[in-house]
Amino acid sequence: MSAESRVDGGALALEARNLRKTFGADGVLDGVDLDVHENEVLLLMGPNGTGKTVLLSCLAGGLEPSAGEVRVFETPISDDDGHALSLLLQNGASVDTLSGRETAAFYARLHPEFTDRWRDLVEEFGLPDDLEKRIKYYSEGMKRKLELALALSVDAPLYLLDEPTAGVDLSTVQLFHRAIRERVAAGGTVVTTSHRPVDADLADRIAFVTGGEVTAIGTPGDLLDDVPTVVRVVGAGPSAETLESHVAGSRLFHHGDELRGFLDDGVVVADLERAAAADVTVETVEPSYTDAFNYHVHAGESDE
Ligand SMILES: Nc1ncnc2c1ncn2[C@@H]1O[C@H](COP(=O)(O)OP(=O)(O)OP(=O)(O)O)[C@@H](O)[C@H]1O
Repeated sequence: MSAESRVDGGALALEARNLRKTFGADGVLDGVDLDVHENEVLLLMGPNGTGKTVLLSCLAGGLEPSAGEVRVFETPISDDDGHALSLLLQNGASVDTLSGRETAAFYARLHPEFTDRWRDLVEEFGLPDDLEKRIKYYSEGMKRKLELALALSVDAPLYLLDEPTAGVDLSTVQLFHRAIRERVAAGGTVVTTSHRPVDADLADRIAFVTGGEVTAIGTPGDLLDDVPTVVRVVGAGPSAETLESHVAGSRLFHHGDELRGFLDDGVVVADLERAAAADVTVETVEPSYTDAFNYHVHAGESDE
């Protein structure tokens, strides 16, 4: 099935309606609406502390929302008997005093649909020699390998994965992508969070979560297309402040050693060049996922 038909295609694996979550006086989710289609990969991206883990936990039924509703395959999540989904939380499967193999045995008893697939996955991820080691001696990347292997070993129609690629090297990211795609090829649906642009390669759609809401959602291509003309500034130095008054939202974003911003309608590169010192380079560039993140997550902030 093509990515496009998966995204547009009929049935919903997951629906969240007006989901709210507060901790005491602190509001985290402020009315999240989300539809996840069967057999798609939805990537949630957003700033640190914005509520992606809280959202995943509410979607999984592990955390009670303060208001709103979650339905998994048309059934309220509270009625699910544990068969509908597999959840990977950060460090959720790790018990320091157990070995990797004991952790797998422990996990097998927890989930009714657990399979032996983890044996192949730990092999693919290059972990088999570490299975007798205690988890407390695992590096962060090793823990992620074991935890993802365990989460994908569950034969569930829906996988909710919190930052599976955090702290793993780039080759391992590709192995993780392959393992996740195998579950999708087998009919699975995936909702995953990440801060890594490379994970956009995996996504049929990306949802940007910020300020307790989904502020933009679409295919990676559509979200890149929505980004206004990106302007790249090198060597701005003290003129950065002056240049900021010429870009959308009066804000330039650090991008390594350079700055990037978005051109407002009617503003052209020559306007910035005139405002900059003579040795400053100003040019337009194709938007990257980091630009898309800055635009969809931060664009409205200066208007608040
Ligand atoms: N059990 C809890 N009690 C009180 N506050 C909580 C609880 N769990 C999460 N929070 C708060 O909810 C907010 C969102 O946290 P969450 O972990 O969902 O963010 P996140 O978007 O996943 O962040 P990151 O990208 O850094 O992992 C934070 O302010 C956090 O302190």
